[in-house]
Order: sequence, then structure tokens, then C-alpha cells
Amino acid sequence: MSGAGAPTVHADGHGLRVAVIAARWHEEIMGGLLDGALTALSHCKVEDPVVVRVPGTFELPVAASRMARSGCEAVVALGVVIRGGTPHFDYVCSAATSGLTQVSVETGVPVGFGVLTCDDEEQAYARSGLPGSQEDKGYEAASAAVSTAVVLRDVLKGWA
Ligand SMILES: Nc1c(NC[C@H](O)[C@H](O)[C@H](O)CO)[nH]c(=O)[nH]c1=O
Ligand SMILES: CC(=O)[C@@H](O)COP(=O)(O)O
Repeated sequence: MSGAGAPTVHADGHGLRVAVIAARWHEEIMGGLLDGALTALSHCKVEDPVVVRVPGTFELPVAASRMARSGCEAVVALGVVIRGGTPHFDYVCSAATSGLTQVSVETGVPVGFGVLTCDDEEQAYARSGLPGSQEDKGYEAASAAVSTAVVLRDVLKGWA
């Protein structure tokens, strides 16, 4: 299941080294995102993806950076950020988004953006891939990361 408009591409990721970085906040919804991402990786024939758990979404970029700089060819970043009563939500989301973008651009390693930035639990659940949800952002993020890595690998083959 993917979101409205999301492409359903199953690139051949056989032999690709992939890491899934997953935060721990909102564990039920995180479980749905992680299941979705691992299902997508299986559909893309990725063997033995590495799963790295970090405390929160704010910690995703540093873990993504280390994995991308240690030989990973694609990274999937998963988190759930739900707005509270202060501007903290904005800072966590902004830091994670800019940090993950920086990792992908600086390393050339695709980073699938599987971070839910929601106003409430209902919005997050609807995008979790859990039973009754409408979208599976974990699946989408993993599929996008692998597809990008594969297309770049194929296009650049023999260029180096
Ligand atoms: N409120 C949420 C957080 N906050 C924690 C931060 O991500 C970070 O771990 C902390 O500031 C220590 O550095 N994290 C989430 O993933 N989701 C939230 O809703
Ligand atoms: C996104 C958050 O960090 C959030 O859970 C914090 O809640 P609050 O803004 O009420 O401290």
C-alpha cells in the first residue's frame, strides 16, 4: 500500500547495502513504519538490511551520516514526530529534514524520508501502514531510497 500518487516501483536491489535508521518515539506507529520499510526492501530483493535504532527523530541524521560514510548504498530514515504544546515540534522536524537532506547530498547516498510530521496521533496512524491505515510511508521511503540508489548505480556504471 502506498500513498495517493506515490509510485510503486520495485527496483532490483539485489546486493545493495541498505541501512534502516528508526527512531523509538511512538512505538506502535514506528512498528508499522518499520514493517513497511522492511517489506519494501524484501520486494526489492535487498538481503539482510541493517536496522539501527536511535532514541528520537533528532538523532536520525547523525546515524544516517555514519552509515552512509561506512559503505551503505541507501539509507531509510524513519521517525514519528507529533506536535505538542511548544514550538519544539518545528525544531525537531526542521533539524531532521535538513540534516537528512545534507547527508544525502554530501555523501551521494540516497536517504529515504520516512519521517511522519503530524498534528496528532490520528494523522500519524493513517500513514503508518498499520491495519486500517490509508498510507504506508515506511514502504514508500524504502522503495524510494532503493530505486534512487539503483538508478544511480546503473547510470554511473563504468563512468568512475
Ligand atoms: N517529541 C518527539 C521527539 N523528541 C525527541 C527528539 O527527537 C530527541 O530525541 C531529543 O530532543 C533528544 O535529543 N522525537 C520523536 O521522534 N518524536 C517526537 O514526537
Ligand atoms: C515534538 C515534540 O518534541 C513534542 O512531543 C514535545 O511536546 P511539547 O512541545 O509539549 O514539549
